[in-house]
Amino acid sequence: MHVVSREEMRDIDRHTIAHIGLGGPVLMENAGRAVYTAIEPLITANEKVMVMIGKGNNGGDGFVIARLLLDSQACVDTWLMTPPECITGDAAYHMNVFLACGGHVHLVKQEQENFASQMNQADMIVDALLGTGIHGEPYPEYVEVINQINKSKAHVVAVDLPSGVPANGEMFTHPAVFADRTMTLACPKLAQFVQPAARYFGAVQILSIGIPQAVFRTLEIQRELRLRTEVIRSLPIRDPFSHKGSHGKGLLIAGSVQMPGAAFFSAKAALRSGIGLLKVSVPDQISAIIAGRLPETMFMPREEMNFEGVTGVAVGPGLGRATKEATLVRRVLESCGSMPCVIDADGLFHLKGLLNLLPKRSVPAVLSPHPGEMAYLLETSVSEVEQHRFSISQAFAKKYKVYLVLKGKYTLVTAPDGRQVINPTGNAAMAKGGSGDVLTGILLAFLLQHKQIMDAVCNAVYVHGAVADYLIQNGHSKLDVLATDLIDALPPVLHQLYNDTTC
Ligand SMILES: NC(=O)C1=CN([C@@H]2O[C@H](COP(=O)(O)OP(=O)(O)OC[C@H]3O[C@@H](n4cnc5c(N)ncnc54)[C@H](OP(=O)(O)O)[C@@H]3O)[C@@H](O)[C@H]2O)[C@H](O)CC1
Ligand SMILES: [K+]
Repeated sequence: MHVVSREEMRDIDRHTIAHIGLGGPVLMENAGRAVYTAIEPLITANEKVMVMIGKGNNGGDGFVIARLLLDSQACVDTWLMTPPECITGDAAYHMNVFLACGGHVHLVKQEQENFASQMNQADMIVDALLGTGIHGEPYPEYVEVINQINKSKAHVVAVDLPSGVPANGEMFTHPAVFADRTMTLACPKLAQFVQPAARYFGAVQILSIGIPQAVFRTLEIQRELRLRTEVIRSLPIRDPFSHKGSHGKGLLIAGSVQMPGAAFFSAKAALRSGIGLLKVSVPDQISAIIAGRLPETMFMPREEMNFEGVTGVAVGPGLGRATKEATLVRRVLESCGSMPCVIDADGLFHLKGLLNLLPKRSVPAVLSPHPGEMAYLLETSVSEVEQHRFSISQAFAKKYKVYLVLKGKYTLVTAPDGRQVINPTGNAAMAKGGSGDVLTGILLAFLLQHKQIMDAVCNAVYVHGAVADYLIQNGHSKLDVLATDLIDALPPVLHQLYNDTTC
């Protein structure tokens, strides 16, 4: 499923109309009908619905919704922000259809008292004030209505975008509708995945408005939301005649006296994610602790670290920040350029002075920073990274020829050619030390078992989030989940995904 910017959505729209021949009024009819079909089951008899209509095409969708509600004998009132004569184009077309069907409109400006009293009584408000076409802050009369919507007790359903939210997720401080649900039309917009915009959406439903796939193929949109079906399609299938050497011989360089747990989490997650053989390089002082808990791994003393027989490397979790550890990262970059490699946590700290080595690798490295680590690598602020996560990730991945995993509520994976995949799984339970180390292990294991690096990375991120979701649905709260719980939940989550693969 493609995720689009305001400009891309406009191009999709235009192309569908100009080159495919599906007219604007048809798309608007599809859009309004899709929203109506989704909300109709939520409305019980005698519940009062208000449809709020702005001047543009978002308002046009509102006219279709109002007409269909009217036809289904719902108790609906339709409120306009601008006089009918100011409404033009496809929106005017659907306003006229609505009026011809016996629809009646109220003008907010003319009936302010009645409007305020209806707001108090409404059970549902359909917000079709502003969609992708907003520029700047909502005009004062819109601000007033938005504030009233936000004060009301009604269930608020936003059409396409909560009104006031800029489609590309630009920073804003002005009022915007706090929706209970957002009915996204055709494609998710960037705003859904960026702060602060993302907080305004409520539950999101993505509705088809009949844009043909041919349009997406022609326009080559480079950004997608990872779907479970894609994970299932691309998970590695074990050859029945395979042996342990067929599933990767990984080397994990992790852990320190202060942070032995990080090595344990990454190693155990890699083992639970199917890696064939795993060597762990930890300082001597902690090898006994790790060995006692991970009898399935082999140990390589730090001083004797070498890459013989190794087919993939992960470096960084709990490594420590002393200069001698920087040498480890340099050695990985220089000696393992032709095998998959994951760099995370303290590995990223040391990478800062070694970035120029990344583009020289024949197999691109996988970097998995959280926004703080990304900000450190780029010498910028965390808020700058959060605000521009799509463009910053793309520029970095292209410049350094890496697969970049920018962690967050919606972890973003960017390939060296700029393709981007947004991960939908995971929850706030993962906001705890050790979660990232688990991902490093899954990444290493998946890189050694998938044919395509992008599939390996996206599937690892998806599964990592899915285990947290599984725990929340099975006896855990968002407070109590530990890194070890994430690892323990890998078997049921992978079991389910593989069950779905075969059916
Ligand atoms: N995506 C699709 O394929 C389809 C989308 N549809 C819907 O159409 C909107 C986008 O419609 P558009 O007309 O481009 O934009 P909006 O309706 O969001 O708003 C444009 C009008 O709002 C006025 N405006 C602009 N900025 C502000 C502001 N800050 N405050 C108040 N009003 C503002 C603007 O008027 P101006 O005269 O001020 O320029 C416009 O009139 C999309 O989101 C979908 O809901 C269609 O259904 C078809 C398919
Ligand atoms: K809206």
